[in-house]
Amino acid sequence: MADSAQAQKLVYLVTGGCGFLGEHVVRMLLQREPRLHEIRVFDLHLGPWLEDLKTGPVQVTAIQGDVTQAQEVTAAVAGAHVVIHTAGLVDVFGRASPKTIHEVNVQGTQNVIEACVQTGTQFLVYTSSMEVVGPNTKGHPFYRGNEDTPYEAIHKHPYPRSKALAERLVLEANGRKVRGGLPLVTCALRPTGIYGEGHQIMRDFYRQGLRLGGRLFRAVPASVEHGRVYVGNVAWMHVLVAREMKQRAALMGGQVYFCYDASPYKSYEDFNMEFLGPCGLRLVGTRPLLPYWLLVLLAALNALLQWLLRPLLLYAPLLNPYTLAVANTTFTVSTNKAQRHFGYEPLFSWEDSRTRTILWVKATEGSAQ
Ligand SMILES: NC(=O)C1=CN([C@@H]2O[C@H](COP(=O)(O)OP(=O)(O)OC[C@H]3O[C@@H](n4cnc5c(N)ncnc54)[C@H](O)[C@@H]3O)[C@@H](O)[C@H]2O)C=CC1
Ligand SMILES: C[C@H](CCCC(C)(C)O)[C@H]1CC[C@H]2[C@@H]3[C@H](O)CC4=CC(=O)CC[C@]4(C)[C@H]3CC[C@]12C
Repeated sequence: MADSAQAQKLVYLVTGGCGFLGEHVVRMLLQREPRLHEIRVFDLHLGPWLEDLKTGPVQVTAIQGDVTQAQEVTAAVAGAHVVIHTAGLVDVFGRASPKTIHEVNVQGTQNVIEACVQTGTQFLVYTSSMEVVGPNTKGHPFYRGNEDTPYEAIHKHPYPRSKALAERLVLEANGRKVRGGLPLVTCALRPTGIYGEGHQIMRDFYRQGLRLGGRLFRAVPASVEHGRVYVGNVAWMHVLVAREMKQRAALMGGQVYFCYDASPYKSYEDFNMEFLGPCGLRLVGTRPLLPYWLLVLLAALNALLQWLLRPLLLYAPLLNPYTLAVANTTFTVSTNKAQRHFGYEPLFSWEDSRTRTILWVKATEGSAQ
């Protein structure tokens, strides 16, 4: 990418560029990639905020498209130097069918790879997930693990299964010859639970707390650690990988990197309280209010209701057997692979990440205080 003719004229494509993470990647590229000439934002649903970006020096091209449609993907990829593929169906609540999840996450990713090969795009960054590793269905803890930590990954749920398959496709495509004969260079980034401005589930918890008179009820023991990473740092990692992967293709090609920063190790609920607490919510109970067996029963009941009601309506509560298992199993990472391979340091400190997220939660609905 440092070729003199192309040095100032990079074209990036961000699939899923209007999603929670995708929007941060787009904005980060505009702020932190000085060689950017054009950024193509490809998404099923385009956000109105894109219009405001079109007045800047970088050409922002909005493309309404579907990753499951190979010809739409190929048209969007043609002429791009780098593809950052964040588009995906993030569904662990049973809103979409397993078939649709597979089509978007696996076939969509295959379409992106083939488009790179056909059109001669050499660099592909894929947003994978911690979920390709675990937690597994046996509830084994993954405690401060890294990219090389052995772990029995067992995927039964459609979402992690699709992410694992897609990640494998991306990694196996590394080294394939693209049009023109150069090798494709691919990397996969595995965020843990992402939080920050635009995080829908955080908003849902906040609204739920407001409805319950400013209270949330502890469901998960405080001792279960759940890995979290700030969206701005995840976006920054994507930008850095894209920037560095040409110079360090031999080292980085075909590699996976967990996304990490200085966010503290806490349970899912205690971590959320770092933001929801200052917005006036209180987490009731030092231990889970309901015994685990009862939660398992309620989760199973929700799954049954979802199945029974499906012909009539979509019933997709936060609690189901899968989300309960994920929230109840320790999964945290401790690694410096991204720092060693491409010089990553978090752009946002924990204090910044926390403050930004609190301000966003407060701005969404007004505070409960
Ligand atoms: N939210 C999280 O905690 C984590 C997310 N990830 C991954 O990060 C990526 C982004 O996730 P989020 O931003 O959280 O989700 P999101 O749902 O906010 O964003 C996904 C975007 O992809 C778009 N999209 C969905 N289907 C599409 C299709 N067929 N064609 C084109 N665009 C399509 C959506 O319209 C949306 O804008 C996903 O690949 C997800 O698997 C990984 C780890 C954690
Ligand atoms: C919704 C869950 C919390 C509610 C649990 C209850 C009902 C017992 O209070 C969330 C707990 C953990 C979350 C997942 C985790 O952060 C890892 C993820 C990675 C992804 O790639 C996509 C999102 C997710 C699966 C995330 C989804 C929500 C939780 C299950």
